[in-house]
Amino acid sequence: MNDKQLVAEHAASLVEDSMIVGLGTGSTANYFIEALSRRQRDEGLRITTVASSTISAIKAAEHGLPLLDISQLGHLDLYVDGADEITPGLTLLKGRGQDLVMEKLLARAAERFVVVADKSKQVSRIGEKFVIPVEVMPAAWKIVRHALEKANGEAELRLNASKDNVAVTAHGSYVLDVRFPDWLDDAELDILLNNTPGVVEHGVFRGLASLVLIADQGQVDVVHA
Ligand SMILES: O=C[C@H](O)[C@H](O)[C@H](O)COP(=O)(O)O
Repeated sequence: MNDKQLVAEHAASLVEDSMIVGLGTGSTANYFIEALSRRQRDEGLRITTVASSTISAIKAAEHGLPLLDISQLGHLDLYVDGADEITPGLTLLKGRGQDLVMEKLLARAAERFVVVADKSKQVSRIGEKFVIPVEVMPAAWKIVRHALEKANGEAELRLNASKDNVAVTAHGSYVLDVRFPDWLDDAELDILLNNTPGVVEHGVFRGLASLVLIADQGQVDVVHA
């Protein structure tokens, strides 16, 4: 069992009968879907799930998990997802996979948000390893870029995989990949991005994680917020 599988198994063990469980997106979240499905099959665990992306919904359906559409839900008991970066204060960077609108909605709506990751995701500050994805209204992308540049950001419009068109997210947004100077901390970045008109959502997840499970060489470190 690799480290991502290990934290996914640990997260699946936190699920209780009758819970409404949010399914994240990415390789670690995929292991969680598999682990949850095994518990459903082997222990008769009764759960309802909601997916953060089309790809997670497909995976959940393939594994026989009962799925609801987000529009049918007012709250979740538990949301489990991976992250691209995790700071010592448990702020996360997410959204590499262009589903961050739904990911943040589910993380916010859940009673508990459990983050599953291996040690490679630990950083000292947000933006250390990755650019910060900022979903923007298509018509506003230049206005948002200008606003972020005035705040010392360097923003680049994301292109699709074949680089022949603009990348469009699941919610019809464009994405600006933004680098900020390292003296801007995650609280300042969160406030800036929350308060820039034209920004639909961004990849800084601050104050949302309840529990972070970090695996390192077969051991799981449990960090409470
Ligand atoms: O949009 C992508 C999500 O934020 C993922 O949770 C994140 O990229 C981590 O992915 P993985 O579990 O594959 O490392």
